[in-house]
Formats: sequence, structure tokens, C-alpha cells
Amino acid sequence: MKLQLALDRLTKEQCFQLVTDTKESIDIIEIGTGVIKEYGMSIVRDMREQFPDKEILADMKTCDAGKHETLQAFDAGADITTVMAFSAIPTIKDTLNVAKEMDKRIMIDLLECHSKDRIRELENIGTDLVSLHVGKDKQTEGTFNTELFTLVNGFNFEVAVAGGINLDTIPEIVKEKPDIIIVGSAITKAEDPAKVAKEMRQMLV
Ligand SMILES: O=C(CO)[C@H](O)[C@H](O)COP(=O)(O)O
Repeated sequence: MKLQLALDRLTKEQCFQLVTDTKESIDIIEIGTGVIKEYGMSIVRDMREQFPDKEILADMKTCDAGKHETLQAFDAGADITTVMAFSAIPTIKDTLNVAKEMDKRIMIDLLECHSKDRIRELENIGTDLVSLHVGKDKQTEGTFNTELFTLVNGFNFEVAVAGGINLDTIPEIVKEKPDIIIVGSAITKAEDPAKVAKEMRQMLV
């Protein structure tokens, strides 16, 4: 089970400091969508240069121009890039093809996707990694909860989970054995991010 640190709503300096502080406990560095919008691909490139041995996910949240955006992320050094589940099938196919050619991965973000039929379509075109995701704004109605796993029951995907996950909610989530637990604010806004990341790491199996 991997721990992914989501870097959102932060300056470049804060991003690098947080990764430096938590690197012993995290497996994947997620460069958040807003951070990419602020700094572009250069922050992905710089992160790759500074942390050559870490997996990097660029949270591009691509929904069109799939080939172009996926190449942007991979050429900058990302190992994984994200694509929205609602995107057109040709868009998603293009991103999967680029990933296959470059031996990298696409994480399909199931944000606001509630249909098993849609998920079956995604499976049929070769999706193998998805994220169950409660968006930042929707977290006012509740953070990630384990009922969401029912959406991917019966599929063979690797599954990541995200959405306001913290030290209190992690134990129940771990019992469901997701492949990746994505944590942002609970670490990045903590008084001692290294301590929280270490405690979380110890809870993962
Ligand atoms: O993709 C995201 C927002 O769209 C975040 O990376 C994800 O939700 C994790 O952050 P947090 O733990 O703060 O919710």
C-alpha cells in the first residue's frame, strides 16, 4: 500500500520543503492541479531532478487533448498523470496509448462518477488504475468514506483513494486494502508534517 502526498494550494518553495520533510514516509509525490496551473511543467521537471528516485504523479486532471497533455506530463518527468473519467472515450484511449508507449501510467479520476456502466467502459478500453475521489469542495458534505469502495467492487483495477483523509479516518480505509492512499491537507497543513506522514506510513500495510 502506497502513501501519496498531494501538494495543493502551496507555493513552489512549500512543495519542495514538504517533500524534503516527508520523503522517508511517502511513496508518490503528487503535484496538484492548482500548483501545475501556477508553475506549469517546470515544477514537475524540477521535482524529478531533485527527487530522482521518487514516483511522481502530475495531477493534470486531463479531460480533452489527451495525447498532448499526457505527453507534457511524461516528458516533464511524471510517472503517472490523471485523466477525468467523464472524458470522451477517444481522449482516454489516447492517454492510455501514450502511457503504454512510454511505459508510464494513467490514473483515471472517478470524481463525481457514480455509474458502474461507465466504469465497465473504462475497463474495456484498458484502464488499470482509478482513484475514488471526494473533491475539495464536496468535502463540506463529508470526506472520503469506505462506502465509496462499492463503486469499484467486481473490477480488477488498482485503486487509489482521496478526499480529506486524515489520521482518524485512515485505519478504516486501510482495512479495505486500497493500493494507494492519497493525503493532502492532513499532512501539508499539519504543524509537523513529517510526524503526521510517519504516523500514517506506520498505519499502512
Ligand atoms: O486531487 C485533489 C484535489 O482535487 C487532492 O489532491 C486530493 O483530494 C487530496 O487532498 P486532500 O487530502 O486535501 O483532500
